[in-house]
Amino acid sequence: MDSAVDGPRQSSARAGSRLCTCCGERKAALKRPKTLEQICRECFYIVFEDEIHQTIVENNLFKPGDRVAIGASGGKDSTVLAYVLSELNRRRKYCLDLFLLSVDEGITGYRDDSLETVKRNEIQYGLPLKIISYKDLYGWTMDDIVKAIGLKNNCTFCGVFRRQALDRGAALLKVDKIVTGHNADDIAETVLLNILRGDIARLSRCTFITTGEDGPIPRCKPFKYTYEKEIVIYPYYAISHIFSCDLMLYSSIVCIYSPNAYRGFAREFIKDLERMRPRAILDIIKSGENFRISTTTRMPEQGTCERCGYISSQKLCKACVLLDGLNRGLPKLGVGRTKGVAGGDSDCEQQAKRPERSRSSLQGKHGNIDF
Ligand SMILES: Nc1ncnc2c1ncn2[C@@H]1O[C@H](COP(=O)(O)OP(=O)(O)OP(=O)(O)O)[C@@H](O)[C@H]1O
Repeated sequence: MDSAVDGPRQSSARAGSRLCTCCGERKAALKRPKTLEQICRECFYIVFEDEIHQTIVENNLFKPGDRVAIGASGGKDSTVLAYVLSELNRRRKYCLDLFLLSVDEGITGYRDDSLETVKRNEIQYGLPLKIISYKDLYGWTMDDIVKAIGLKNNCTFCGVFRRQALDRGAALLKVDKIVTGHNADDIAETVLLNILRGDIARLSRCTFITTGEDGPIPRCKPFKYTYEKEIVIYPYYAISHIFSCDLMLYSSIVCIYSPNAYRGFAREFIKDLERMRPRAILDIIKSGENFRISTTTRMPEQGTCERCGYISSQKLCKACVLLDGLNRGLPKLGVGRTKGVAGGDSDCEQQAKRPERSRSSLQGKHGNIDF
């Protein structure tokens, strides 16, 4: 019997007449992707949420009264996160003030579509929604940026700008924490990528469940140990709940500008390992957690950007360097391998100068640049 990855219907059929290993009473409906246990619908629903609750409690992710922004992209992970967190908040009495925070990168045909999901979630879960856009923050949409730089390095802009945009949105909402839908697969993939790139600074912190505690707004990942496959099937097994159908309506459109082939290989490699041994994902995370950085390795020193005040290990933060390049008609400035963690780069080709765009509001203090 395979795990539930082919879809709930097939796996239910295969689960056949065995009893649930959890309750021992009901018929097993699926094989849990994470543990390969045969389990019934009801128990899957319960263990899925219980494990997330345990992760939250054991890692002291929140305290009563915290204002928490859920980074809501409209994709599967953050849509399920918004639902589960609002349910746990209600049932387990976390006493949190929850908000949805979305960044509109300005990608026509992608983000505009997924933001519709977030707007539905705002109504369904009764959570206030704040949308913050690259256009307003930086004067550029990702559509504009791709026109300027092409499809090769656009993900660098998007990643750097999004980290900062989330911090700025969170500051506007005056929240104490941001939570994101990064799941166990994402984290294992990032461990592997940081090893492959020899990025020791990121390797040392990419498995932290909470990051940015030295900055103004910490971020945490309640799905750190949650498998992507279980997030995908959870809405199908979320029994007798009025939102379960809506939960399946998350946007599954893939970003039109993200070929990101290297990450794609790492992802495929992890999926292959998982097929052979589901624990592989948890073991990669565990290995990442146990890496110890040699005391002789030079680590970047955290400071703040001279221009905008955002946390940075260089004089200017990466977002300011990238924005400078865009505004000066040199979009490749600051893209690529940098000394330390963020900084200058030499591979920019000389391009025709463009008139400087209005230097958008990169002022004020913002949070961490770590994700
Ligand atoms: N545009 C955005 N606005 C707000 N939060 C975002 C946005 N993009 C990503 N995030 C946050 O970062 C997490 C990881 O994003 P990533 O782009 O890796 O997508 P993903 O793994 O497909 O997640 P999802 O299924 O939620 O889109 C998301 O779950 C979400 O919490």
